[in-house]
Amino acid sequence: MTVVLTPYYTNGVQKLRVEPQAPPPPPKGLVPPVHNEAVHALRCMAQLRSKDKGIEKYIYLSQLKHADENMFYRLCLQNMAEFTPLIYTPTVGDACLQHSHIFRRPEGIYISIKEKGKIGQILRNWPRIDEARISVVTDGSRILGLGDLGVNGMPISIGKLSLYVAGAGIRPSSTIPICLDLGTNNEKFLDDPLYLGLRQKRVPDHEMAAFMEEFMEEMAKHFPKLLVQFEDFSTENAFKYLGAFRHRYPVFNDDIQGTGAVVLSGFLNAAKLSSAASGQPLTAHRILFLGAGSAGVGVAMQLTSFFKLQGLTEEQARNQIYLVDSQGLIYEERGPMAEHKKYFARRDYHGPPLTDLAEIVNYVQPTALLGLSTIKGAFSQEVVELMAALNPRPIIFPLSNPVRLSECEFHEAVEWTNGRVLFASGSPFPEQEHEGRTLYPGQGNNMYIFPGLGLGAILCRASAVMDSMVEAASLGLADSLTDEERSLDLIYPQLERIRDISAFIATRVIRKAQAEGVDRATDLRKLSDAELTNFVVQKMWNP
Ligand SMILES: NC(=O)C1=CN([C@@H]2O[C@H](COP(=O)(O)OP(=O)(O)OC[C@H]3O[C@@H](n4cnc5c(N)ncnc54)[C@H](OP(=O)(O)O)[C@@H]3O)[C@@H](O)[C@H]2O)C=CC1
Ligand SMILES: CC(=O)C(=O)O
Ligand SMILES: [Mg+2]
Repeated sequence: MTVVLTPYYTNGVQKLRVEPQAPPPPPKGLVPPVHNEAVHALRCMAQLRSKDKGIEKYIYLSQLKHADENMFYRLCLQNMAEFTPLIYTPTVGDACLQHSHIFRRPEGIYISIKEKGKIGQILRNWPRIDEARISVVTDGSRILGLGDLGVNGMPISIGKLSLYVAGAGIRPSSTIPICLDLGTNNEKFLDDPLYLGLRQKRVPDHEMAAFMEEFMEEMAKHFPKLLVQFEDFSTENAFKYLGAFRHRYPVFNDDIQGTGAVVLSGFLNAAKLSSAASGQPLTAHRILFLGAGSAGVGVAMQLTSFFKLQGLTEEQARNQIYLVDSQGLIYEERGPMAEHKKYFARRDYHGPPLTDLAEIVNYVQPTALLGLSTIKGAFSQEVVELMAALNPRPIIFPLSNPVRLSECEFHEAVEWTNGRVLFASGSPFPEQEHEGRTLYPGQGNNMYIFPGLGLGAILCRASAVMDSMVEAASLGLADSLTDEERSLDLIYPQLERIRDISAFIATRVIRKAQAEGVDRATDLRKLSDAELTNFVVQKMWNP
């Protein structure tokens, strides 16, 4: 797309706004004689499909997005199931690992600790300041399950924002991928001459805290209409900075809140099927988590508040949840533990440490087993068969990303439960044929939530992202299954419908923002539900 630079003034200072301009018709003879968009779309898909490695496809799509954004998003929307694993997990994991090697051109803002004291100057260099609405910010310290990747985390911000555009129709020019460079403890990268980030270890906590304060303050100053999504911060910092900023700025943490919402939604739909088979009420479900980090605890909190909504007391709700970390079952008498685990530490277990997952399953007798541990294969045949012996329809969600870190694979879960499993994974798996039936795996990934949640928060100009808004996104997603999807036992809707789903979620999020009084676009309050949905759909950008 070509652009024009239009002068404008802020506080008497002249600035330049970058505006898109329809390209002039190409001069005769400088394009082939037969060239039209529809055929070119076929050509692009053929070029994409001619590549056999995921990372090659990723590179091709990145260059297509740069060269012809409209074509990229048009094809993405038409081929969601094919594009998502390429621009997002699992391939984005490889793109992050190799970012410094496959880097072609900058995309987004890199801000390093060296810029402390002048972060505002860096932000002012962004060419589309007035249009900025959503930023995905990572410090690269826990990228998917791949650990500390430093500035190689940038593709995660880029990938999530591409899904905001494709999935919720946020204007591409309103998105800002940001990667903060606070050093890295990844020795391999520090020794790599091609590594794009600072060659230093991560800075101490107090330096990071001062940097984050300045960063958020300058973000709010320069981008007053911006919603910030924190992504893939290491566990402790994920909780710390969500807590520090969520009541001061419109910000949410995708790994804690987005994951909590998407898993609650899938759990609800799975639990209905499971309860129908077992005759147990929803509130009788016992949920065992392998992994008690930002995602595990985020999901556990979301489930607890759901159980409370169902009428359980806080104590009863918390009692339905069991967490396991690298030391085994988390219980109070185990000794000192990280702050974020304490709330869920079991008060009713007094024995020796329980570390073997099969033994823990035998003790807990869970109806649902959720994996957010990054431990490939942790749901062994023994564990899955135990779940199948305990439950007519066991709920098994191996949610770790990327796909090679999944706690088990779909075909294993199908085989070991004789096709009875209710399954969702973080990254996609292919469907399976079982005894003449096609079984479909769910993809329990926060990508179903953040586009709609973000769109709703942006459109009503929410001053904060409240828990009730996140919960509304989750329940909205659960309700968005069609009859046909339910008849196939799906627990998440088909990805091809992501735009409809996002509109549905955004509408519910706006209503909750209004109920909480955090909506600044108060004129939306007077719209009926139908008018509000219509407004949301009208606002979506289309390629
Ligand atoms: N599907 C989705 O939408 C999402 C998936 N994820 C995925 O979830 C995974 C975890 O993310 P996150 O919570 O942020 O990461 P964290 O690093 O915060 O947490 C990982 C947790 O796993 C535990 N763990 C590590 N090894 C073992 C082991 N051998 N046995 C049992 N537990 C173990 C850790 O224990 P300890 O505390 O003792 O170190 C920790 O509690 C990642 O793969 C990530 O990609 C994350 C967000 C969204
Ligand atoms: C999906 C996601 O946010 C993660 O794996 O970290
Ligand atoms: Mg994440």
